[in-house]
Amino acid sequence: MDEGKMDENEWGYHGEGNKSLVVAHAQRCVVLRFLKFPPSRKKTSEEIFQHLQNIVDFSKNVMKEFLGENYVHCGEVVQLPLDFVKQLCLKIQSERPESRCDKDLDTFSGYALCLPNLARLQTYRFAEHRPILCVEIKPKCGFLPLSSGVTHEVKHRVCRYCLHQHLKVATGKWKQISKYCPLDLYSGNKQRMHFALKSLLQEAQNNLKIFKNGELIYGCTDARSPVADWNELAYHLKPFFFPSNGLAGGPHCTRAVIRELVRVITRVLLSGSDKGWAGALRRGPGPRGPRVCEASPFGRSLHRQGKNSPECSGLPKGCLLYKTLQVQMLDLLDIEGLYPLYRRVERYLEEFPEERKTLQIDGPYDEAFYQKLLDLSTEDDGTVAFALTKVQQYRVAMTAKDCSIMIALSPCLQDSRTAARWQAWSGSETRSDVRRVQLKYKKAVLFSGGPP
Ligand SMILES: O=P(O)(O)O[C@@H]1[C@@H](OP(=O)(O)O)[C@H](OP(=O)(O)O)[C@H](O)[C@H](OP(=O)(O)O)[C@H]1OP(=O)(O)O
Ligand SMILES: Nc1ncnc2c1ncn2[C@@H]1O[C@H](COP(=O)(O)OP(=O)(O)OP(=O)(O)O)[C@@H](O)[C@H]1O
Repeated sequence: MDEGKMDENEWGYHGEGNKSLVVAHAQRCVVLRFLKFPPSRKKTSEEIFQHLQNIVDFSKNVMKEFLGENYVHCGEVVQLPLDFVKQLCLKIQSERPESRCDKDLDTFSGYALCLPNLARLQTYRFAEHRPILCVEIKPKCGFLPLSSGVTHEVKHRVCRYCLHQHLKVATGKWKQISKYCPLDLYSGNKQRMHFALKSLLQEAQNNLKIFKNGELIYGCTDARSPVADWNELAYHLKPFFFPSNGLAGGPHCTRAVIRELVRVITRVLLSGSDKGWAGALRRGPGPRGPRVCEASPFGRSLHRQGKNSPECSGLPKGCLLYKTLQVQMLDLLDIEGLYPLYRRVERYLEEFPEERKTLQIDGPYDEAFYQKLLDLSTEDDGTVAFALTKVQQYRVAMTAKDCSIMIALSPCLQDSRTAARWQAWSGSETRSDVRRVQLKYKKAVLFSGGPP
């Protein structure tokens, strides 16, 4: 990218979350990710540069190590002409959902992250201009806390996502409670995973988006979004899955297309053999305790059938969901068990503020930082070192609990390797290849945002 010659007309609004706003280049497969702040929060250019560099280092030296080379895209910090950023900000303002406008794009520093556009990434094995479908899932936390430090008994029975649903509907953030439960998705049981994905398709909230050739075709921005229409989605997807079998429109076609989509996503989520710490981690037979959330309709039906402890998790060890779950489970203590340790670190830093740097509280997120995270001991010896390790592991776990998995699908030519089989683009039945499963990471700087 030639940062010297930037034209705002070549970029368009792509999406945003709570902390950043993303614009995509119209032709090239790149995006720019800008930080956002409340209007009153003034940060210096140097602070913003450091924040972005920390995100890159955290992705490179921590998340990549945990999840494996192929799944994490770190990007790079770029400096852009201020005039370009200001014009871009004006250009996209009208496309931003109202609920996100409490924060403004950073137009003062000129710094942003440049990343591959994971919604339309092409790889060498695919001809240019091949259609691309991208499914983005934010699965959230996939286990119930086991820690004895948990004081609210319900947290051992109902997962955080499902508990949160009640709050979100009560506060008007979303219109209705979703039937999606992360524990179903992470179960590794195909039937439960299908149920979870169908539930996400019914009530996408901020947990599911679908892009076609980089354009958002399914998902909601806030509670005012129009009701998601499966017929419209099926219309977009039919050429990917059933290009020439003559299925007309109508409910039968819609159901068939949705079923196929769910089947393919499940297959992708269960595939993968990329190496990474979490894949190699040995923790005995897997999580103990209940693996079903009582709030999930699927969980309740298992309960009615007297199957409280379904089969062991069927997640294959190498698959991305397995690895993500292992990293999430670095949170061994739950926030209730963690908080006293956080306070121990905080008190120490109040007394010895100069130690902040030596302890790598705000980075650098380098090899030494990563090595400390590998100590999984739970024996509290009362030291600041122990407390800090648990706090840093919690931060990594939080990143994995809030990450999105971006799955790009594209029909391909006959290929002896890998993946899902469906009616291919050309019309004859050939193999289609799932190209990549992508993760994007957010939480790089936690201490700057207050207590975890
Ligand atoms: O706490 P949660 O589980 O509600 O997660 C927050 C997300 O809410 P969700 O429940 O997914 O709608 C929240 O997402 P939304 O703004 O609700 O789309 C953010 O992802 C937030 O991350 P950050 O602190 O801004 O970096 C997330 O906060 P963290 O807890 O990951 O810091
Ligand atoms: N590299 C990328 N390629 C394509 N789309 C992306 C990329 N990075 C982010 N996006 C899109 O932009 C949206 C917002 O980005 P992101 O989730 O990183 O924001 P955030 O503010 O950090 O999120 P949160 O609300 O979880 O804190 C994502 O949901 C995704 O659709």
